[in-house]
Amino acid sequence: MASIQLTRILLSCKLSTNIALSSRTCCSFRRTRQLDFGPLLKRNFQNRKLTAIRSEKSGNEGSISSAIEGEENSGSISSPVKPGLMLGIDRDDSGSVIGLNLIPGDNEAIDTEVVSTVTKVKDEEIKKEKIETRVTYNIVFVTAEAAPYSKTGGLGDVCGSLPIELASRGHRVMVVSPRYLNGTSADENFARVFDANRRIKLQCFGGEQEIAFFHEYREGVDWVFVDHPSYHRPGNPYGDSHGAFGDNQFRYTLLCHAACEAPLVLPLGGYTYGEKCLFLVNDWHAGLVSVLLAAKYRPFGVYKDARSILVIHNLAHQGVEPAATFKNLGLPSNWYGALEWVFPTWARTHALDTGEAVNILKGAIVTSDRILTVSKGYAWEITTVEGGYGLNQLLSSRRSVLTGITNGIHIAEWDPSSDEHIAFHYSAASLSGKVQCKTALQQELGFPIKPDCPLIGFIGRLDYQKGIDLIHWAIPELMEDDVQFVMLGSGDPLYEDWMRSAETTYRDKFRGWVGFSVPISHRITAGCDILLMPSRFEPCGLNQLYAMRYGTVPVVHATGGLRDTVENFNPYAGEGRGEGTGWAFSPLTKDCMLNALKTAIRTYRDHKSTWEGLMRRCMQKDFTWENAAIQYEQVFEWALIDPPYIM
Ligand SMILES: Nc1ncnc2c1ncn2[C@@H]1O[C@H](COP(=O)(O)OP(=O)(O)O[C@H]2O[C@H](CO)[C@@H](O)[C@H](O)[C@H]2O)[C@@H](O)[C@H]1O
Repeated sequence: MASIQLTRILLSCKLSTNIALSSRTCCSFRRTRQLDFGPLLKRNFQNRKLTAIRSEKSGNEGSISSAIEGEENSGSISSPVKPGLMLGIDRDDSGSVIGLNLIPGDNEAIDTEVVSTVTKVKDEEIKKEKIETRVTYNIVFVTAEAAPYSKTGGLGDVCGSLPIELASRGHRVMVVSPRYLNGTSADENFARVFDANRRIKLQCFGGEQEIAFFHEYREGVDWVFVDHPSYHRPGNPYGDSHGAFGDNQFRYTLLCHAACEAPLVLPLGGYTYGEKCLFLVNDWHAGLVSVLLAAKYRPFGVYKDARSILVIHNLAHQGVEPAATFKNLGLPSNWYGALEWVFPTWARTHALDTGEAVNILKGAIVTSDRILTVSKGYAWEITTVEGGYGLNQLLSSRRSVLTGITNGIHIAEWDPSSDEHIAFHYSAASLSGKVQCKTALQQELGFPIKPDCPLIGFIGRLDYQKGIDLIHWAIPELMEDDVQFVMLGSGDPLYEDWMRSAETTYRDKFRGWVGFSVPISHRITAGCDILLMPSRFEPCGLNQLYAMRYGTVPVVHATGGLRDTVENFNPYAGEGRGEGTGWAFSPLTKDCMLNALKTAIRTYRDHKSTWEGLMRRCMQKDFTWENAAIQYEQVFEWALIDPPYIM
């Protein structure tokens, strides 16, 4: 509790510090990095903060914000304040003060509710200020997938919804992605996308490659699709039942070259985006964009005002191919070093293997102007040996431009009170529809209809990352209990087969839905009581955010974005009302996961009102994109303050 209070105080101090300064110096909130906090520190800021909170508690008429902001006002508060303790000062990379680490002098005076009220007031002021002072940009997302056109996982979700949020905030936003056609009903997703009548020739892979642009303007965003025969084939964007496509380097090299040309050649809505763009380069598939800007365009005076921001959704995939393929990428030969990658001796396949390769993600890390990843926790993890996948030293060397921003969710698409995929609707105020969703799901899955039986779900790619092996090993023990378990996923054929066979073994208790289905994923999210995510690593994770919005309590491995977003349940906090939104277990072992699951199950069974508290707290969490978009805008501003990358 004490640490929670401390954090909140720190947060609200940061906010109020920013406000106080911006109102005096006319600097915007998003420029805190450049502000000089020295004079502020000389004043007894801490005392003013505590005084403000106390004045609110004691029913003082003066407004909280004015008491904090105006030094003069602090004198008007009569109640004596026992001074607290300043433990330290938070500084950013440039040495500027960004927060004060305070311990309140009088615990009673620091009521969390009051503190959060103060924070809320400050938040609203920031929002107002943001609207007044906002700078808008031309933003170009480059991505291998964007929902609803294409989606295999979280990348599609993010690139399908963050652009819309940024557009709604006044930015001009284009998303460039391939026009995949696989001969199934999924092709319908492109039904409203039309030929933009612009064909261009790209220089790569030993010749000229002709591509066409397709376009749809929807929800304020220019959705631009690169068309080429290599994007038309059965399977998902990256592969089929035989594995990953062998020509993915070619397919995503085309995407990157085309994305660099799109702002220059496409007169969308009558005029082009032009050279002053911010490229959001998502994962390795788009990584070549940063390298092309630095190597192919800037040396010739093009895109000098543009910046590229690499967004890492998953460091495990880096786009590594043999060194000999470098010549195919359409880069000047003296840029080999930017992509050069040498495997350690132990990873080489034979005595003559020199381990030389090109690594596109590495090239993007070297040449991008800033680097973002999708949670603060993961931003740190990728700079460690354990989480850096060989790129930790390089990422550490770029720590000053590395930021973690937790993903948001598409709250209209994932809304239990209006979700088109679920049969019954509900909200935090009226939960009765949830149990109806549960029994509907039990019926759909062919389970015995038991409203009180804990129903546990898993949704995700069947991949090493997601910790499926742990579930596999834990299922026999878990199935001894009176529970039901449903898994939805596709990927590793080994686990697909196991899911099918487990269905036969545990006929009334286990369902393994092999495949990819958005409607089913919504119904599982709504119908389950518990969502399990034992991910080995998780840059952010979206399913736990969706689950919380649907009152489905997450049990997760405490890693990356899961640790950042799931607050461990503490039944004793809040005078017995409890605190937290789920269970975050560690270390990642079968027993530890089972313990957390069993505690969750016991709580569900034996402490109904506690469980309801958990559900409501989950549902009240704010994971809107707006929060994230404000932080993205801060990074955009930083990116444009610094000069672009030049070799
Ligand atoms: N079989 C299936 N049927 C239907 N829907 C399915 C499905 N399998 C997965 N999904 C959906 O795909 C999305 C998966 O998102 P995640 O963020 O959990 O994982 P992913 O690892 O793909 O994303 C990576 O990028 C995202 C975005 O930044 C990060 O959150 C994450 O940590 C990182 O690994 C969810 O919307 C989920 O419902």
